[in-house]
Amino acid sequence: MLLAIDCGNTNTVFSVWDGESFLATWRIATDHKRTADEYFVWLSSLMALTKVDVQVTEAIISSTVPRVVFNLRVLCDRYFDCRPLVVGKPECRLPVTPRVDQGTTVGPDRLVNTVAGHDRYGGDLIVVDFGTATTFDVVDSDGAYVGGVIAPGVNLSLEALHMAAAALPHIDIAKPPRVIGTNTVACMQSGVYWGYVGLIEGIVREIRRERPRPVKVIATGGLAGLFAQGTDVFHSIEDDLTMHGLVLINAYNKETV
Ligand SMILES: Nc1ncnc2c1ncn2[C@@H]1O[C@H](COP(=O)(O)OP(=O)(O)O)[C@@H](O)[C@H]1O
Ligand SMILES: CC(C)(COP(=O)(O)O)[C@@H](O)C(=O)NCCC(=O)O
Ligand SMILES: [K+]
Repeated sequence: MLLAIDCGNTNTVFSVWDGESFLATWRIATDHKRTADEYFVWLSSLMALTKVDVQVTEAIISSTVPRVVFNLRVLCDRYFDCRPLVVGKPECRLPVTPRVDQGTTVGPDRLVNTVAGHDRYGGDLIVVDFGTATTFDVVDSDGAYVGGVIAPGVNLSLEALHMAAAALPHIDIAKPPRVIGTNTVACMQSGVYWGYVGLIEGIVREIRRERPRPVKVIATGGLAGLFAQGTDVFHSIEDDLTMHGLVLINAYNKETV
């Protein structure tokens, strides 16, 4: 079984793939100080709770936080006796090379989303991923990542309002029923929600103007569904896109050994 690890700046997600489906998915806050032993205590107790016998034999990691990779590697080596593939490292091959400025490092999550999006929808795509940052990954017809956009994440925008203005509380994102808020919380939610809908639609429109062919837009990440309620710009929402990409990249690297 494959242990696929998607480490974002906020959360780290572990999924077990048995060759046909994901048996389980677990989420933990990203913390670079967490040791391999701590990961394993947490993981093994969750594994014990699943009804199937989880036998990890291989692992793949995508991490937007370089510092956590060391401990995740130790976890795989010490407890699962395997050497993980790490997306973005030279030994991890991708089906199509990204076409970006020389010397640029593309976030591994974006490379993974590109592979997964192209597998499911073919070329000329924008993948929107709502994470700590909201990323727009532009995929060419041959499946290459050709660039994109990095915007402040939804929760980051809410947090910034709260941090910078003494009278603005910490609030959670929600879709307000009306644009005109009649209390502070509703006004803030409106600003971030409808402002974000405008950001998504505007960026997609401008990307389309720069592309030679029609482009499909797919969205992933926890908040994708919430924004789909406010715009019809998304062709579809793919909850497991990053995990699907990790499975594909792992298989590709085994095939091409
Ligand atoms: N389903 C959800 N509903 C509400 N908030 C969510 C959901 N999924 C994620 N979030 C929030 O979005 C932010 C980024 O989420 P996450 O996808 O974990 O980011 P990253 O991949 O960068 O770690 C976090 O603050 C998280 O609490
Ligand atoms: C843009 C990101 C911070 C998004 O990370 P996330 O929100 O998933 O934690 C990450 O993809 C990253 O660090 N990228 C490096 C720069 C680039 O992709 O161009
Ligand atoms: K992201």
